[in-house]
Amino acid sequence: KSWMLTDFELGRPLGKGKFGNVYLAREKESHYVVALKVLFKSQIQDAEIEHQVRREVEIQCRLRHPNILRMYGYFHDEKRIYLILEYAKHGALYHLLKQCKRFDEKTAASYVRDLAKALLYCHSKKVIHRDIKPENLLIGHKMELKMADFGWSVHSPSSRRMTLCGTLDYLSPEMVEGKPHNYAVDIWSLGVLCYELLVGMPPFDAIDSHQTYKKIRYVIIKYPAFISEKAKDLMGKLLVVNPEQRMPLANVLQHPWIVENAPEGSHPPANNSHPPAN
Ligand SMILES: O=C(Cc1cc(-c2ccc3c(-c4nc5ccccc5[nH]4)n[nH]c3c2)n[nH]1)Nc1cccc(F)c1
Repeated sequence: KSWMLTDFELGRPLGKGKFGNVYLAREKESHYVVALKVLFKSQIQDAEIEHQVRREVEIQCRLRHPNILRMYGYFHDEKRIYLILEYAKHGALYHLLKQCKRFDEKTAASYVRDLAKALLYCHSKKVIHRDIKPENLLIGHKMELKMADFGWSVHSPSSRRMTLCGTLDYLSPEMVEGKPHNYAVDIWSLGVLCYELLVGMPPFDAIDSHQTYKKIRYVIIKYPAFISEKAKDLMGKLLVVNPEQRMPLANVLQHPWIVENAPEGSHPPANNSHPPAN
């Protein structure tokens, strides 16, 4: 089936990106609700990222996993490329986190479990470095996490400290040192995400990027008193400088902190936005 713009009724913008915006849309025949991402060919050509967009489309169309945002298809007219993406009812994890400052252990563990599953699937398909950070993680109607690869697009308003290539907070030591990176960078980023969900800010946050670099390279982390021993144990096994020594994703799913806080099939309640009691 080849789609065209008139097959859809457009709704409100869901996010404004660098290369185009994402709109709520409904397919006229089935009334199926999607997120329609509009990319401008001129901007893609000027930025010489046609190959990247093509690669993204090929990868996204091949990936089928409950914790990875689906791409149903794409089409184009003379000025724009349209991506038909899955609509995530609760939006970006970044906004949910900002709303409630930090998550309780069960909520955080549920999102870490979902992301570990998505990454395990990506790695099995030889897909790495899916640019993990709360801005790129969406939440579906069952409060399940869905990884979307925004790659180059910046979602406004993003008050994140942006360097020229985006926030450094999630980069692994080997990446900040410009060394070749492999799938183990995703395991590092999983550790960074776990910390940010529990504390409300990333572990290597600093006043400027040089300080952040240093903290990343020497893994300088402070765990607040309210972080449990088991959570610290897991993060300590993910945030390891040597990529080979990071805990394999399969082991993450068996870690006591995950097993005890995010048993199979459990998801956060939809209205959950209350920080822990203390
Ligand atoms: O750009 C993206 C990923 C992407 C996903 C999205 C995106 C943004 C927002 C949403 C939403 C959504 N739901 C919301 C609910 C409340 C508030 C905001 C919401 N946004 N659902 N699905 C989305 C999808 N933007 N960009 N992939 C991409 C880019 C180029 C080529 C390619 F093959 C893929």
